[in-house]
Amino acid sequence: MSVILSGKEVAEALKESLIKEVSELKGKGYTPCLKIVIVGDRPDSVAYIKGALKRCSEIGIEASVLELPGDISEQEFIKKIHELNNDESVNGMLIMRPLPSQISEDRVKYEISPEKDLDCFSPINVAKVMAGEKEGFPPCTPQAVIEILDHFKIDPAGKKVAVVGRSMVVGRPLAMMLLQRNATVTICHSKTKDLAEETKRAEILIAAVGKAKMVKKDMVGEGAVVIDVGINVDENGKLCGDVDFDDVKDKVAMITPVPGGVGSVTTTVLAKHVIKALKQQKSL
Ligand SMILES: NC(=O)C1=CN([C@@H]2O[C@H](COP(=O)(O)OP(=O)(O)OC[C@H]3O[C@@H](n4cnc5c(N)ncnc54)[C@H](OP(=O)(O)O)[C@@H]3O)[C@@H](O)[C@H]2O)C=CC1
Ligand SMILES: Nc1nc(=O)c2c([nH]1)NC[C@@H]1CN(c3ccc(C(=O)N[C@@H](CCC(=O)O)C(=O)O)cc3)C=[N+]21
Repeated sequence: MSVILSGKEVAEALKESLIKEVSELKGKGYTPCLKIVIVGDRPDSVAYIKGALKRCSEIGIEASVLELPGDISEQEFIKKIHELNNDESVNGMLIMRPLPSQISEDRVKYEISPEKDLDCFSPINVAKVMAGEKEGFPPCTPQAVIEILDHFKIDPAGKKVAVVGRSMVVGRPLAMMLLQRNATVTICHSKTKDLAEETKRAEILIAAVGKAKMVKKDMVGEGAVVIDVGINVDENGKLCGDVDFDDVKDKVAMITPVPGGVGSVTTTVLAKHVIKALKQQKSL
């Protein structure tokens, strides 16, 4: 049986330090404020928002949701983003993705103010992640993976790391962040030939695919560290990852569970980013 890397444990430790920071800020008359923007009602976004609101309230962050109709025009949507950019009381925004098809992410990503962009939507923040700069906002989920590795003292430097998935929310920025930490990174995707061969070689395997229990025993190396980013629903309606936990658990050295893994850290990182944004905006 492998070691379970509990995201809950990481989230709790992080939460304690954030609670302290917020109470210090409140003592100085500042309350961090988050606005979540959702267009329509995608169930994965709704699930995330529920967790994020709960986490923010536990930490003392003011958080609310701007719900926009699923058929809102791109122009109207941009107007709302500009309003939030100019709203002094809002320190940070999370725009739920994907946006509906009438709104082009490639056009609207330029509209959010980079100082308020907590989940790396703005190309300015993407560039900062690429360059390995510290003061931007990397996306919350990849940052949650880094927090887990740091907490359990797993240093990716010099290691062979495979990231399966190349989305702009998870796989691609995560690969850059691991490269910044001196890992040797292989990025795999749906066109990768012989995926199992690539993933088996990895000392650290990260799955961010969105396919329930896709990673099986024959795809992991003996003694590997497995980080499962996936949040899926299995045939019984239960939350599960991209990795078949029961199948691989006796072959790998360490593994994150789902639920209770990366997902539980993501919302805490979001809260951390709200605080960071307030501090940068007020030069605290
Ligand atoms: N834990 C958390 O807090 C969060 C979890 N998630 C979860 O992480 C997972 C990934 O999310 P996201 O990145 O947004 O998903 P996307 O659907 O945007 O990207 C999926 C990636 O996986 C690749 N892929 C799909 N099928 C295969 C396959 N058979 N073999 C190899 N690669 C494949 C795709 O390749 P290609 O580019 O070629 O299409 C793509 O790059 C989901 O389960 C999502 O729910 C997401 C955000 C936060
Ligand atoms: N800009 C943007 N960034 C995202 O990160 C993003 C997004 N849009 N759109 C939707 C997807 C999906 N996603 C989820 C994260 C956590 C849970 C989740 O269930 N979290 C549980 C914990 C789950 C666990 O314990 O593993 C919780 O927070 O309590 C679900 C879904 C984020 N996404």
